[in-house]
Amino acid sequence: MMSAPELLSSALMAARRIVVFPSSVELGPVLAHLVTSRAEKAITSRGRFTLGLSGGSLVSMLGKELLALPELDCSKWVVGFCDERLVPFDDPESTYGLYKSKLFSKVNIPDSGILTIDSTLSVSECAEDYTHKLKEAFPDDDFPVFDLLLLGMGPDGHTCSLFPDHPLLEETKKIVAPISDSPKPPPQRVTMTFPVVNSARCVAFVSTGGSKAPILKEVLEGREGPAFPAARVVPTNGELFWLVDDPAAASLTIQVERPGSGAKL
Ligand SMILES: O=C1O[C@H](COP(=O)(O)O)[C@@H](O)[C@H](O)[C@H]1O
Repeated sequence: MMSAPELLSSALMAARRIVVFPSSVELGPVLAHLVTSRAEKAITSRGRFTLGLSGGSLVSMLGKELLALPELDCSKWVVGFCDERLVPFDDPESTYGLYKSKLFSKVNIPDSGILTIDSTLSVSECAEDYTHKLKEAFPDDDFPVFDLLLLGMGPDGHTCSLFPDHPLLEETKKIVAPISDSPKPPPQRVTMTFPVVNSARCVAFVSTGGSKAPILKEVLEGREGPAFPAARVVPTNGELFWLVDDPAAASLTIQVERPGSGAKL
């Protein structure tokens, strides 16, 4: 018979879908469909679609795949950022700057629908300012409930700007936190906290490339001791997807889904 923690863990695993594609070529369109299908559902139910974006490798893939859709209407989208690096918008490390050039400037998201993180402020003021913007955008929620959060994972298992063994992993009250000692440059960042990430209606990790294989195995198949940040993403009432390619999934031994072409999630 399974113990209570084992039962809980197996229930959580059941809610998690690990979907493996041969490469980003097949993964990309399914990601775009996940975004538009959750957008349609959210707009039908609540009149708007709230999307949280991550930086890194996701930016180019998302820009390319969304722009390839024939009739993308983002007029009812509200877009926030899962984290941001405190650098000028024209710095190649700026997540906002990259999305602006690769996506925002080419689609019809209203300016008022982009919850920009003001990187000209000090890191603590910046976190306060973004907290204020999120509270205004989600007045009814203790922790903002995004319709969809798109996350990446670094080779150390970090997600958002939540890094292994950092005190921010234990944050339970703030919705946004400043970080001044990020082990991955640039050192100053702001990040959503786990209570926000785990409040989302749907969370999708996108992880591609062989460099992610060792950490993906650790995160998805478990290890003794404190869980990696990415492994702590377990939405309380939401869906959790891991969209990965074959090189990233190379070391996995757990059961995964391998959808055929034209798959929809
Ligand atoms: O620093 C960051 O890294 C993670 C992972 O990026 P990836 O390039 O390895 O996919 C990203 O999700 C996060 O937004 C970013 O600030």
